[in-house]
Amino acid sequence: MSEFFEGREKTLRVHFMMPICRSLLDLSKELWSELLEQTGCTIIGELHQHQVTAYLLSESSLFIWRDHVILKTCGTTAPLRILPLLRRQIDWLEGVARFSYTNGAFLRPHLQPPGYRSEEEVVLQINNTLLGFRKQSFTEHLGSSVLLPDGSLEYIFLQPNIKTRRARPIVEIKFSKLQVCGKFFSAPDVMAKEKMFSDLFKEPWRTDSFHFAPCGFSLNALRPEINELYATIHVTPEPGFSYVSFETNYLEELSSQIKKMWSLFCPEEAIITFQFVDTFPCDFDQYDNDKNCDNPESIKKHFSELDFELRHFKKCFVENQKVVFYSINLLPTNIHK
Ligand SMILES: C[S@@+](CC[C@H](N)C(=O)[O-])C[C@H]1O[C@@H](n2cnc3c(N)ncnc32)[C@H](O)[C@@H]1O
Repeated sequence: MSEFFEGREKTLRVHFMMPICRSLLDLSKELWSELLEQTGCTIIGELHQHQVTAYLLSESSLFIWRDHVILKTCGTTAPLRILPLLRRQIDWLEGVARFSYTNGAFLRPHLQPPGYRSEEEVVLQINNTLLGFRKQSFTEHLGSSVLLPDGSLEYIFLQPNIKTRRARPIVEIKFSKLQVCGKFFSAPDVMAKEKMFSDLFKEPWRTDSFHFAPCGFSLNALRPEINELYATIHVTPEPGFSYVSFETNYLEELSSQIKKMWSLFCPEEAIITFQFVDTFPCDFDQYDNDKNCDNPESIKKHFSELDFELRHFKKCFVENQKVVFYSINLLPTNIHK
């Protein structure tokens, strides 16, 4: 078997408080490279639009908007290190308005760096990280963690009394135990591999992708018509620890994308998670005619053509604020219909 690689990610999402005249997009690629190096990643690709930059990393992705970032890293990286470094480098960052961090359900947690191996270590690290910011009083919010059905832990911290922009719902799809790993290894048919993925992101999506040797694939995608929209996909195809993650805030094509991904990867296990942070219930209205987000049946309706069976449904409020998760395990047998 190939040397073990931890595909399951750590994901950091941070909305900063900062003067309106400032933008994280003005920070140079060199600075981001320096900061990322400390977390264990290098930049291997980039995609720019007017209000968003997407860096493809040796270990996953970094998306940057004016006042927020999403950093998704896999392997044995240490993404939380980026926050105190940013704090030190950029004197106009006033604080953190909204912070969430997911520690993946690692297959081999003991291989992770210190601070990422257990719930206790992660909570301690987040606490130290956030206390580095001025005007913060997050301490009382520690412990707002959500255990997702795949075993990953999501920590959410919202700064009380700070209004942040409403965000679109985020969807994450995680596939594991892929039944068709071979076709994702290096092979002469790179064009065929490119096509597999380009079918997932037709125009107007703009994409930036990378094939690792001898295997592994990463892709970032942006849509020019709305700067907020993004998608990212990462593939670890090695048998024994195969894993695919897909994340987007563009739900309009989701059922067809899930279908295509299913036929590409044939996973034995799949989980889909919807994250609504300060979107509940307004932004969901466009996806839900009867405006009933509390009901798993109403979520299922949006993906009715997939005909999946709901095995698990979890809705959580964090600190009585507007954070809602829906986690759904998909059953492979039904999706092939
Ligand atoms: C594409 S990356 C991203 C993994 C991702 N988090 C996922 O969802 O699977 C990991 C894959 O690339 C492969 N790979 C090859 N060279 C690599 C490198 N220098 N850094 C990271 N991954 C590499 C790994 O073995 C693995 O199959």
